[in-house]
Amino acid sequence: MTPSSSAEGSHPPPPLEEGPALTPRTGPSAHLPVGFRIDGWELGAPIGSGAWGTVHEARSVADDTPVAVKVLRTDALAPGQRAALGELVQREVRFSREADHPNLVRTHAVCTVEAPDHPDLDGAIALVMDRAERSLQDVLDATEAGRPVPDADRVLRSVAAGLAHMHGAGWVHGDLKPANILLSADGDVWLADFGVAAELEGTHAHMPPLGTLDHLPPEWWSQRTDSRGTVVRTTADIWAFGVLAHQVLTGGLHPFPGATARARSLAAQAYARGTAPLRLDADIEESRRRLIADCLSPDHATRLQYTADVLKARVDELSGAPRRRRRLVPVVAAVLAGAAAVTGALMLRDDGGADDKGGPGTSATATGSTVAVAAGEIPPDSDVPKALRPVIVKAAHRCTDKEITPIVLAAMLKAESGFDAKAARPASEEFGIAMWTPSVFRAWAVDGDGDGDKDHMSPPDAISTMSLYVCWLDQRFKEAGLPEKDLVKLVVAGYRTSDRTIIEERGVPERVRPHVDKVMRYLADYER
Ligand SMILES: Nc1ncnc2c1ncn2[C@@H]1O[C@H](COP(=O)(O)OP(=O)(O)OP(=O)(O)O)[C@@H](O)[C@H]1O
Repeated sequence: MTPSSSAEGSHPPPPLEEGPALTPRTGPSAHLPVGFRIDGWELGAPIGSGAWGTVHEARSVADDTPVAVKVLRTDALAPGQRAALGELVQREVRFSREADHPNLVRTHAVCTVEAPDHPDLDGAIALVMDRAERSLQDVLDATEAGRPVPDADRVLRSVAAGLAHMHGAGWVHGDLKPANILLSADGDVWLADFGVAAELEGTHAHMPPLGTLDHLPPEWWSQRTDSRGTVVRTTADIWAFGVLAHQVLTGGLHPFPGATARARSLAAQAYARGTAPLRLDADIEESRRRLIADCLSPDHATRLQYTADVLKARVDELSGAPRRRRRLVPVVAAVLAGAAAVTGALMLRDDGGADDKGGPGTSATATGSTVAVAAGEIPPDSDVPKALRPVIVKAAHRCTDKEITPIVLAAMLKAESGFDAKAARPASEEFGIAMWTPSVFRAWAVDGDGDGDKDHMSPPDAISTMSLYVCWLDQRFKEAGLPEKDLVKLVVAGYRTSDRTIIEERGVPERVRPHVDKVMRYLADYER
């Protein structure tokens, strides 16, 4: 195949440290004394300190309402940092005014501290907020590793609801993580820390290059950074939600391996490039694992379909609503006794309503005299060589777009090379099982067999690369608004031509129609 690919140039943003990149040069945190008054609020004991200041317990002098007051020091800041802090506070205040939701912490007032006896804190900014009892990070710290936090589904539902409200109101949170989820004494769950939150301008927003490595999406590293900050989209929050959901369901375990945040971030980037698999904790129940895997779709375009509203509905369904039963395509195994009696019967699998794509290990279910194969999986009696099946299945499952299934890849490979690893068409420079043109292969290459080499003649490398490429084509065509019902045909045609050709022609070009028809016939055979 000889597609032309378009690669956008980009400037990677500056590297982040393990914590926030823009860290003020404050000295040891100085506290205002218990009983100190800031406008109508009286401070109690400090609760804790973050990079920007200290949070105190406090109450309203007028009616004793408990609140928390975050005192942000400005004295030790360099001028640039002072401006950045001012911007963070303004964002926080603007956001609090515009968004009001039971799952977002409220900021009641912003005051300036007047404390001539405490020069360190004189002129500091004080944010008066609803008071929480602890953060989700505190809960995770107290939970045994591997176990879900108490009331995990409700916590996730609340976070998704708060996020859906933010996104609906046109804001991106930008720093979603357990330390920024607060739990009140009454069991309320609030998203907090809107200092980084940014207002959307169309599909994306600009925000300072803050954020925490453990929850940043892989595309963050290739986003442009300019004077307005780094581009972020709502899909960055969806990625962070995926990481957070994994942590909530496993007592804090991160979905990517590594002893440090930087190592975990590199592992996430390797996964996004297609060079490492996504390995979620095996103890997480299947439908929740799928939810997390969807949030952790490797790129922003794929993640777009999983809006916070969709996530909230899915968590609702997982935790409360009766579980839907879903139909599977039946394959009647002729070798099994009584096959004729069950021909045409539908097998049902209860999968909690997740999408149609089975994860690894869900490809076939055998009960009694019927073997059921999930839609899109390779039927056991097909002509797909047995040795290739796990390779094809693994490659297809790396793409979270539902059009790219094992049988689509199998039908394409059959039409390209008849599953012949040594196939060659030297005249058009196409070689191997997936008929890659070596120069094109190099631009997309995946090391499918993990031998450290990316070789278009190696079936695992060629097939994994094919899956990555057709997944990208599928996303390109969705973005271009091509008809959903034609996506498989368009992807097959795109593999023989290029993304640009298909988008310009908005359909299958005549010259590749016979090839596309052939693939669709093979596909129909596998679907039968
Ligand atoms: N509204 C609140 N009610 C009760 N505790 C709070 C509230 N806001 C923050 N805290 C707690 O105060 C401590 C400091 O919070 P802060 O937001 O300053 O820093 P952080 O989130 O820990 O770190 P950073 O913002 O630097 O990333 C944390 O333990 C946090 O859970």
